[in-house]
Amino acid sequence: MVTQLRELYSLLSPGQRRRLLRLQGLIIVMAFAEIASVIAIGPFMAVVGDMSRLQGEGWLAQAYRLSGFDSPERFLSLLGVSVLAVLLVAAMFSMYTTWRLSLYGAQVGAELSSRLYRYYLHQPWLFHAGGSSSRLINRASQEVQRVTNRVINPFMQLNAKLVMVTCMSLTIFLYNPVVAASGILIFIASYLLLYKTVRRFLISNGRRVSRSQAKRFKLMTEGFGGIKDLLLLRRQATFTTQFDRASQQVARGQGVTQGLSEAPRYAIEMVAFGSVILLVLYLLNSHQGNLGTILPALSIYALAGFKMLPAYQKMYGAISHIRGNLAAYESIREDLIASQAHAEAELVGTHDKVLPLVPQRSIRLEEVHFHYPGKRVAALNGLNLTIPVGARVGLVGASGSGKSTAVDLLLGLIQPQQGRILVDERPLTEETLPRWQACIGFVPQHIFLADATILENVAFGVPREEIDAGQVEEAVRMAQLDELLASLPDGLETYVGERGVQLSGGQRQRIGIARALYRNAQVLVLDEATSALDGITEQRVMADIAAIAGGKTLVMIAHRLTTVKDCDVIHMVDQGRVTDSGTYDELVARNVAFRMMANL
Ligand SMILES: Nc1ncnc2c1ncn2[C@@H]1O[C@H](COP(=O)(O)OP(=O)(O)OP(=O)(O)O)[C@@H](O)[C@H]1O
Repeated sequence: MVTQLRELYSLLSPGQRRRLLRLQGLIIVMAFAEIASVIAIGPFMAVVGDMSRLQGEGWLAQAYRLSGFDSPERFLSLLGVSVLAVLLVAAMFSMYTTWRLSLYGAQVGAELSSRLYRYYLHQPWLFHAGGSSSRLINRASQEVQRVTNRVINPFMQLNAKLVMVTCMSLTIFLYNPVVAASGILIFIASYLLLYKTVRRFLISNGRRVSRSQAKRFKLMTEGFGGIKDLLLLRRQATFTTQFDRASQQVARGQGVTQGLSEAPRYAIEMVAFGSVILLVLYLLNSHQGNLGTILPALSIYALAGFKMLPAYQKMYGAISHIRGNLAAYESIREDLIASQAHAEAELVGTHDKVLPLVPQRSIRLEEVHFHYPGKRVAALNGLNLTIPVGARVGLVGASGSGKSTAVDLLLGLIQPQQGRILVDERPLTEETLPRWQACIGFVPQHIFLADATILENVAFGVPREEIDAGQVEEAVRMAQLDELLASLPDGLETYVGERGVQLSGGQRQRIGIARALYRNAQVLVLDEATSALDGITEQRVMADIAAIAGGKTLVMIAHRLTTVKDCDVIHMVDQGRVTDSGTYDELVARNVAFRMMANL
């Protein structure tokens, strides 16, 4: 547990560590304030137990004379008020420190969550293509929250109470070593015994909660993502049953950890009462039954116990929570470590601010090989492809032949494991990649639409105040969306619903096309972009794309050969390489496979 906490500390940013150090100072001052409030009760009780202390030579008698009060009772009232004042200052200080501690924990949690989100958003395409988004969402939200509320916050409490208990123990130890040592030993031994008993259980419980939590997120993402199929197939029960089970496991796990951290309080209260009785008997015995002389010591011990007992309980509770939820930290540990290195590195700048690398002659994929991790067969196997600038290039081939992978390479989303991508015969490098990407417009097969307006979806990712409405209108017109917009009362300001549920497949695709056009890209890449459009709309959209593409380079993947009929060159892709290239008519004339694809 200590190792993980130290590691978590090392993951804090320098600013967070500085704040922690300042808080540590506050914690120490708080401990002294608490001690002062405990000690302050002593003189008051001494006078209550024996008024004659105000006569003679003791320091209380001197203070009485200096105060100028004419009766011991009024001096006693002054003492009482002073004790209360010290208690009040200590309580206010403790409240302030506790508030700062909670705020600190919450801030660290929020920063960790932002760090993970930023890190995930900057990961390459393969990271996302190979993983599941629900897992990332779960980690950046739920698991970070668990780490915040059940590891960092309890640790801050533990830290504060530990300092207080240590200082308080030292003080009462100086007051009477035998009594203090026995009391402290009794409490520590009781808590240690309890902790040892439940430790293993807390660990396995924490892991179970992590697993069930991840499962819940997966079920939510899959359930809502595939809602249409679920409704039609009426398979909701499969999901709800699993969700119920996972929720029960999370609830049970968290409840058990909570219970195990609270339950010992009652056992320890018994120990405390027993100890008080023992203490009274011991003091009476050692002071020959004189209640007046034991009253100050008894009050100090009682008040110290009154402060320390909840502190012990808090410490035990904090340790149980940390132990029971360290699994959440373990599940995000690697990403947090990686995100720290990432946070220190300079983040990739937005493409909107770089000078686009506009090709003048050609774009070429030369002998490229690409193998997805964990796959037996390579997706691309020495693929050669030349895209002359200003040409319309079609990519056709059976499903799984490698067309989308070739396009991903062209877009710079993945890098070839062998071979090169050349823009005007110059290989793409890490420096030129952002500039190359800035001149490409991409329309994917499945267009993601945010739960925002059409305007914001066309200018996806551009801050609202920076959107060029004129450019959006132009893009929308070119993508043949003006008819749809005219039928909507709010026009460009119409909300499309999450993932564009309020639009037809064709309308969604046209928004995707408008999005690519908004960037005024010089190279347009369309991956099955018009597959959801009906024949007539497709022809209109393609004619428009052809018109606006005048001078632009166009690369399109299509299953329907009519889409690529007018291309200057069509490349046939099979098993990760180009097997034939030519115009539509040339391929129809000489290639049997192409003829079959064209249903001729
Ligand atoms: N993210 C991925 N992880 C692992 N393998 C993948 C991934 N994406 C594609 N593949 C594999 O790479 C091969 C080529 O896939 P690719 O998507 O490039 O084909 P495609 O020609 O575009 O197919 P389609 O026309 O069906 O879209 C396939 O065998 C596929 O299973």
